[in-house]
Amino acid sequence: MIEVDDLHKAFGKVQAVAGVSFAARDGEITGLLGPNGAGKTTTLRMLYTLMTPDRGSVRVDGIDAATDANAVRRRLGVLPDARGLYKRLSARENIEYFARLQGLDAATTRTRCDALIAALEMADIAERRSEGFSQGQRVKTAIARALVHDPRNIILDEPTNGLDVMATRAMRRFLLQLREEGRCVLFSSHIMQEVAALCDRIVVIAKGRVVAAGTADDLRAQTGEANLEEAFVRIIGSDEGLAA
Ligand SMILES: Nc1ncnc2c1ncn2[C@@H]1O[C@H](COP(=O)(O)OP(=O)(O)OP(=O)(O)O)[C@@H](O)[C@H]1O
Repeated sequence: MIEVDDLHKAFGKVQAVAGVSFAARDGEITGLLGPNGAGKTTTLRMLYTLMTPDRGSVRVDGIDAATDANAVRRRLGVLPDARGLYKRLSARENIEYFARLQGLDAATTRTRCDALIAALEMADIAERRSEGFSQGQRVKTAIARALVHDPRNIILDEPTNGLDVMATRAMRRFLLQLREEGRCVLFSSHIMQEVAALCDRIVVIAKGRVVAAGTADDLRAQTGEANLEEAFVRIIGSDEGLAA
């Protein structure tokens, strides 16, 4: 469970996040949807304790990020916007390295690595050095690395960015599997169709504020639009983010 209350963050004169509140529940996929520059990445960075909010609070499984950031980090698996792999290491070694950082013993590391390599269908690249990996291969490795310590809460910043149709479908299946396992899954996207296809709940963010939140049906009802695409256009006041 991730709870965010009244988050604010400014960079000089740019108010990137200006009062964002929402909750992402266990066993659900929550989508943070908004056009480019809406404040999604900045919100997520505050959630996973990379940035300190100017104001507001973040709680993960009831733990306040401001008072116990380490406990919050242990409960989170994060796919950040910068995927940054160690290019001299193989995919498996990248994952194992994170397992060691998380304090996992050798046997658990082996079991978790094998399970993630199978679940993400990356057996063919597991022993290859990650230098030269395609975008999809990099994302898979970064996700496996993020999940190696079996976190209950998973945050993914634009997980399908740069992926082809097949890889996007595989990613969706994987996120649904995480939901089936009862985890709390929160991801950001600027593509409405992406969010509509996957999410139990949608938090629409524009200009650093939450402008609507609820299920796809709620958003349609709130705007009086039968079509979610029209609802989204009405909510954010433009057709940005409707890339197919
Ligand atoms: N480190 C930074 N320094 C200065 N400005 C920043 C910084 N990070 C974000 N911003 C600004 O804050 C605003 C929100 O950016 P953010 O990256 O959070 O948006 P986003 O919704 O993730 O957008 P996108 O979909 O394009 O990734 C933008 O105007 C951006 O230029």
